[in-house]
Amino acid sequence: MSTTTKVAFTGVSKTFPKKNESLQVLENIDLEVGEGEFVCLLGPSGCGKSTLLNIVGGFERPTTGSVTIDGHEVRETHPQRVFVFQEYGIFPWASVWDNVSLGVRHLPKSEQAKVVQGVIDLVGLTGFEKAYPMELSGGMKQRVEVARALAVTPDVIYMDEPFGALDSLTRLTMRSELIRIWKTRKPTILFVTHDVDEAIQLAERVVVFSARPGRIAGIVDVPMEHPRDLASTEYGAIKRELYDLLGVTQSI
Ligand SMILES: Nc1ncnc2c1ncn2[C@@H]1O[C@H](COP(=O)(O)OP(=O)(O)OP(=O)(O)O)[C@@H](O)[C@H]1O
Repeated sequence: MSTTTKVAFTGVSKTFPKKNESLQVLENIDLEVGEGEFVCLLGPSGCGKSTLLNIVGGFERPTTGSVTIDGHEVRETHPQRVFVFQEYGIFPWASVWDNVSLGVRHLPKSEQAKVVQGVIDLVGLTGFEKAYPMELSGGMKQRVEVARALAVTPDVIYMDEPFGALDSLTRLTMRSELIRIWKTRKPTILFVTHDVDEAIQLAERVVVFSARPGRIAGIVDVPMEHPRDLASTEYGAIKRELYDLLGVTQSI
């Protein structure tokens, strides 16, 4: 982890009201994320991963505890802290260029053009500026989504299973593309997944959550350089450690 703390969760718990009872989703989350760090949040379905992103993103308030970014408590959304979901977020009636430029319309035209072309080039969509989403593959649509997020020069990016709708080979390509982009821009990334391999391939640290109410079951470092060898002993050992923390058997 880098020495400067970017995001800090302190004693974060979240309970949703539910008819006559209540549903506790997160319990006492303490976590610090360094500036420019890539952290994966890994856990079973329903353990509160998306809720945690909604809290740090300013869409939900914690029931107890607090979240700070750069030392300031998060109370609302912020234009430079963006979410990337699955490809469904892009507008089908708008071209690649128009989808990507959505967040930078306030800039003067020439500056806007420079920013938009820069991120389109960065995500590998050069030449497709005028194309419409229906003309693009799933992976390309996801690149549009990433480009749109990058256009606002984000300092923190929240990614909620962004590659979940893609086939397994495209997912692998998108992961290595994301690493290339992250290394170029170095935003802080909080990436939610329930895919153990995805977490090991991407993260510098993997935060493992227990089943609901989500608690931190353990934090695992992935001290491997990119490109990572998926057949290495080190990769296998980290995978075993993560499965153990998740309480999942590895033989079927
Ligand atoms: N606004 C809300 N009101 C009430 N309950 C909610 C709300 N948001 C989430 N929940 C509940 O909180 C629990 C955790 O949901 P969340 O989406 O955070 O889990 P998750 O770990 O991201 O799951 P998945 O991996 O399946 O997306 C679920 O039981 C969900 O129904």
